[in-house]
Amino acid sequence: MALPIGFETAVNPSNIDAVPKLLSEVASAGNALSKAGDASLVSRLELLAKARELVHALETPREVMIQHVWTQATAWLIEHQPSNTMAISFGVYTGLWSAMAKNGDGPQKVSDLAKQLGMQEELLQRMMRHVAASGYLDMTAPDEFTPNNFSKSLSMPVMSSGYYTGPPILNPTFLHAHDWLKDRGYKIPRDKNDTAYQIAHNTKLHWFEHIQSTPPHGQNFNDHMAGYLLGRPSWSDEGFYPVKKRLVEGFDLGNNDAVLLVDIGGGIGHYTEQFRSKFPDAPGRLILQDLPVVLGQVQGLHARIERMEYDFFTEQPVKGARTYYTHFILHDWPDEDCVKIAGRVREAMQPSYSKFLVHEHVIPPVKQDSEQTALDLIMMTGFGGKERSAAQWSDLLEKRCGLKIVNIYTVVNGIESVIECERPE
Ligand SMILES: C[S@@+](CC[C@H](N)C(=O)[O-])C[C@H]1O[C@@H](n2cnc3c(N)ncnc32)[C@H](O)[C@@H]1O
Repeated sequence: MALPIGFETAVNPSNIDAVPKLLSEVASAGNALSKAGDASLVSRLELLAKARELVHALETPREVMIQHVWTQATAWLIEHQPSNTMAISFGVYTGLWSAMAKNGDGPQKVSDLAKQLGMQEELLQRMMRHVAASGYLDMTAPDEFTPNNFSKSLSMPVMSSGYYTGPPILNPTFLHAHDWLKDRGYKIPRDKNDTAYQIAHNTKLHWFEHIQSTPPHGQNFNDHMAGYLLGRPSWSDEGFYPVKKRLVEGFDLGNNDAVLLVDIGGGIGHYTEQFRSKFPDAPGRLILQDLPVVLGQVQGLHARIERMEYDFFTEQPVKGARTYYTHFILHDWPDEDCVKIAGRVREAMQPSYSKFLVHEHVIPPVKQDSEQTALDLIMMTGFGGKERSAAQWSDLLEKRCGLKIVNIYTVVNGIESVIECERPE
């Protein structure tokens, strides 16, 4: 089904045109506060409101979505989900944002929308005014709202899936993390099958097994991973990881079956496709590996990308590939499991030829990014996994797995790095 809007709506600042005016309004409000004195409540609140408007105008809808479903929830969710996330989720689950996007860019009355959605008007009005009061929708007149880039972006599954993943899957885990940690003497989980997730969802299954066995959570999670990726620099971009120099040059052209890239646990293929589209002429086979249930959810993947069902705890069937690549795999697992997964890659690698690219956050010692730290807590409470520092990666990959880290490529703080590993012998 064609979407009424494109992805660019989700990855560009919500209202960049408003920024110059907002900056001068922030400056005037700042001057007013200086004149009135720091204790002036009215002046301070006026400045705060303008500063928030400026932030909302500068943020991209994708950044807001991750803030809601990861960062805010991991930072302060104790007894209830943030009320603005509840109201936004309400709009997602009832089809409100999609209906508004289809209706067009003009002002829309609550009474008309209530009729369109077959819903009580007062319920809709109270939800919508809270979303607007929180800065995520524009109120243009009493009981009349105009879609903005954020609300329009929520009509796309890659964006709305965050609200199908955060509130029902992640948030119950955060709530139960407190009791889980207390019961275990405030120690981090080390067993992937004994985390707050299992308590929250009343299951003995691992996170991945459980979401895949409770549709449509599995599909929503895949879509959410695509939403996370939106607008972020690709590891294969010029100036990030030198694909031509490190992978294409020196590739085994003499063998028709030679494999250029194996994307292990590649989900529905977002990163394999990114690589293929940036290097369409690079020689060699491209293989996407994941569990059968996930590969069954793949849609519209380029014909050149081979799908291979594979459990990464078992022997890697593709031997001597030029590149073994994982994105957001090792962070999902406790160290002991990572040693097994990376060990399977190491066994298959050809020394002096194969590379293992671990595409993960490398947590800096200071000035961590809140998306990294939110994800770290998501990993801790749901998986027994973690986001790792350079020293922790070295300990895991070099000391425990016998690999050699050749280089760590980082394009900017907050974006996952590429840790290039080789097998020494
Ligand atoms: C966090 S997702 C990352 C997906 C993809 N690499 C991305 O970044 O979008 C982790 C992936 O690992 C896969 N996975 C989990 N257990 C696996 C296993 N034992 N063997 C292969 N894949 C597995 C999941 O199905 C899921 O697609």
